[in-house]
Amino acid sequence: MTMHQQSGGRPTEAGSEAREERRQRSRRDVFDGVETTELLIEERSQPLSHKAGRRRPMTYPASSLRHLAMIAILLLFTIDTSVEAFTFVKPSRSSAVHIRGHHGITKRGDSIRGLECARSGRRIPGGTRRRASGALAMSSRSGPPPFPVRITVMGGGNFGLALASVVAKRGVPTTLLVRSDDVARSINEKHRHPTYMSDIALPRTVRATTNKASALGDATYIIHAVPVQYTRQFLRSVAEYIPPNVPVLSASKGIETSSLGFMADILRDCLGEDRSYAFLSGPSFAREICEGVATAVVIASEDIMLADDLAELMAGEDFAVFTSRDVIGIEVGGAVKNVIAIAAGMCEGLGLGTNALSGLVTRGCGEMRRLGIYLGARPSTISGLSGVGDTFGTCFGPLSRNRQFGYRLGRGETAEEIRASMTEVAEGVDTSIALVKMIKERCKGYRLDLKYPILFGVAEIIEGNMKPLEGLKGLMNFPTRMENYDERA
Ligand SMILES: NC(=O)c1ccc[n+]([C@@H]2O[C@H](COP(=O)([O-])OP(=O)(O)OC[C@H]3O[C@@H](n4cnc5c(N)ncnc54)[C@H](O)[C@@H]3O)[C@@H](O)[C@H]2O)c1
Ligand SMILES: O=P(O)(O)OC[C@H](O)CO
Repeated sequence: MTMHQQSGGRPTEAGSEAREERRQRSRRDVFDGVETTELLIEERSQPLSHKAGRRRPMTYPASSLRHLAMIAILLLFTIDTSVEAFTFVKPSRSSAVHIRGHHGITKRGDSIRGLECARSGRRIPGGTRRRASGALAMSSRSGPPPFPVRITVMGGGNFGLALASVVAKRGVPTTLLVRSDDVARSINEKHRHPTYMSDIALPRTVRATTNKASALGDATYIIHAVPVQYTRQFLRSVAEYIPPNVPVLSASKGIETSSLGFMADILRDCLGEDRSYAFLSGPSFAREICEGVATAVVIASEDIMLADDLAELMAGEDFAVFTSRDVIGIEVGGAVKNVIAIAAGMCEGLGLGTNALSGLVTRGCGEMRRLGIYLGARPSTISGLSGVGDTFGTCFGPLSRNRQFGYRLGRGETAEEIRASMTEVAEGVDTSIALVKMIKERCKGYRLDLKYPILFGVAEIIEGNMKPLEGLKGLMNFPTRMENYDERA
């Protein structure tokens, strides 16, 4: 019951003060959609004539409804889904060349940011209120002087370019470590990659080099965007140049075929256990990011301060960043969605309809959920941006390489033929084989092939043991069973 209802619709003095206080608070932070909405609802539930002491029927002018609808859309990008401790970071309107954090500079566990959160009242995971204030506010906070941020992005493919653009647009000195002098020259002189998204101009402040020592030696954060299957070999070649304690943010999605490990495992193997790692995932096509199309991602880390720092650093007007502690959930979603996208592409290649596609993708998400829960992920991470969200983007959007790979399989080409003609990586292909091996190795249970029919079926088709149509018939002829993925495999 609201305060007005308690007082029979007549506002009390205390109620007016409380409302005024709330109004001021919500004006201070226009991005706090929850409070703004609460305020509007409260105001709308107030008789319009309360100042005159008379009650009039409540009215909802069309403009107010439009306003509410706009706020609801904003909420999609701003609400703190407290169940998973996701936190939207308000885009800063200034460039961020400095950020205060403990990574690489002060010792691990420094409580500066915790204190700042407490002071600024922002919500920290776990429920306490805090407010993301953006780079300008960050650099004007009291406390020890901030340190200059320099980012190095490893991997000059589509996603490396996209993430370099994101941070460079925020005013952060950004170096792209590439493998070829020609690519470096093209980026430095023409501000374009010669082959990947060559129609898109990169921010002029992105500098490219092939020199590992100069690129990595003074980086304060490193972003890794090298495809999973090349990662181990690549990291071995650069490990000696990466200073201790510098955190690494991985943006690669998949499972390594040789070790059956996720990116978190490979990074720890190659760059050590002591460093902090974070993982970026979610529906985020490189081209759309470079074109400035609104994108929402999640950054997960066991070290939530690192996730917070990176989110503050990267969030911008067209790039929303949520945070999470659920690294395994993020990694399972990122790996499995590419395999589901291959299945979705096959479905389209076979000329099947929307019913089949929707059923397949939904059942695929169920397999993702079953595996995620088994490996320790939170179910709500699987239903979030990095799980179901990325699956939607990859299965239904036109840009996905994995979906295109599946489409060509459905049209009758073999995996080898498609691979040979592709210049970009479809991570789901190798990950599909690795996933099945990993499930057999790590998930104890009877008839795992029946518990993960789509994941097992895609691997069989990629390996050439089954045709796409046979795989689909197999799925349709499954024995009747519960629509339930909640139990452990
Ligand atoms: N492209 C996207 O839209 C997108 C979005 C989100 C995540 N990702 C993920 O980012 C990661 C990188 O994908 P991408 O799209 O940038 O790749 P890409 O297909 O655009 O480019 C391939 C990359 O692999 C590198 N490469 C090729 N052979 C190599 C080798 N032997 N050693 C080291 N590097 C080698 C190339 O230099 C290039 O950087 C993948 O895990 C992908 O799933 C991509
Ligand atoms: O083009 P894909 O299939 O590798 O997908 C790219 C991204 O993972 C989409 O979020």
